[in-house]
Amino acid sequence: MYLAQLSLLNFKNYMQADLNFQSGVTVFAGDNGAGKTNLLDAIHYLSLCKSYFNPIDSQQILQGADFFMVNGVFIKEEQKDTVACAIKRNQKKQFKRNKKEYQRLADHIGLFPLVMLSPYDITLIMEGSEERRKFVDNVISQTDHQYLDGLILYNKTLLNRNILLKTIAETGKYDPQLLEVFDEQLVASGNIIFQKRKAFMETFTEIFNQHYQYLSEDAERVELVYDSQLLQDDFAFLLKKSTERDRVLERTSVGIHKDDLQFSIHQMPMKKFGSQGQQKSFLVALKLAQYSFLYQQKGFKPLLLLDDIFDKLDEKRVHKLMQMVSDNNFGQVFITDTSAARMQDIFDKIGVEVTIFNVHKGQVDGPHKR
Ligand SMILES: Nc1ncnc2c1ncn2[C@@H]1O[C@H](COP(=O)(O)OP(=O)(O)OP(=O)(O)O)[C@@H](O)[C@H]1O
Repeated sequence: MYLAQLSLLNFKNYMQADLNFQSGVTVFAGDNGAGKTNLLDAIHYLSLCKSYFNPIDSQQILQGADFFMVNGVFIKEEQKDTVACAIKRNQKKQFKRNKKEYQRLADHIGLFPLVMLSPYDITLIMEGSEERRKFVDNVISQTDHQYLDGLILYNKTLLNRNILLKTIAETGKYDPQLLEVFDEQLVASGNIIFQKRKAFMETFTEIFNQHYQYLSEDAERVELVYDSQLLQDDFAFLLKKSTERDRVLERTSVGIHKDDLQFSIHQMPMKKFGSQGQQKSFLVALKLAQYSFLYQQKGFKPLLLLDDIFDKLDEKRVHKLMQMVSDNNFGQVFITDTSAARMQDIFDKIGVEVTIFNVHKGQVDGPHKR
């Protein structure tokens, strides 16, 4: 599967852009702030119906305009699919495939799988557990619709249970049966998510380890561990046990919304003990594992978007990474970098042909085949 065309109208710093791509490696090169990452984000919209960086759609509209449009053409085997996303200020997002509008955006997720790696991903290591859950959810959702539906249901029920806990605290009126209704719903969807996360992590961890070892040439030992309260005990039992505490806290204190991933290096937390290069390598391995997992599950190659990834990686690791992504196991890869010459040099050494687009203040010049 690959993206053959991309058209932008009023998207971030682009008034208009029309680009044609081929499978293989494509580079967007240009100065800081030129709009390279914005091109990757437009591609992210086509695949996952949203920005990778900013959840507020209207903020992606070119300043001064009142709508944006991103259109793309994907080629999968012999099939050609057009995908169109339009955002107007204060209006519902319009998302179409082959001119037919989706009623549920969730139905689009997974059709054109994609993996993005960007400097922003450091939040996965540095920030709270929510970022890491989002990562897991993103990967599984692209391969399993039941998971996404279960997650949506769980989050809705959780919200309602928390509202009820607040109302109980405010009014002093406690109806245990009403709470039990929410508990049952929460346990049903929560258990499905838990089982799927657990199974996913078993496969994923192994793939992750292989990628990290390859990248670092076994230089260090890292670990990725799934952490959930539900690994200790049955969810229904835990929820019942925490009723009194939840009433005091006015929110639900147990469940899969507390799950986390632990990242460690030589058995110490990656956040505190990993060097910047080791942290970056960890993130690269995580995303390459995501790629391999999606490929395994889907049976075709996802898009790989590498945003500004050379910072902090030593030359050896950069070389290994580029060699890896340009071999046959990867399909279409988009890379951004400030230097076209550096990219050219790296790919010349590997002996791989790349297509380079030069980006300058919201204008794209190319393709230049090298
Ligand atoms: N809604 C918007 N309207 C107009 N311009 C925008 C909008 N959103 C972002 N921009 C502009 O887009 C530019 C950033 O583009 P982008 O992040 O793609 O740069 P980049 O080429 O990847 O740079 P770097 O090398 O620094 O990562 C900034 O100049 C920013 O002001």
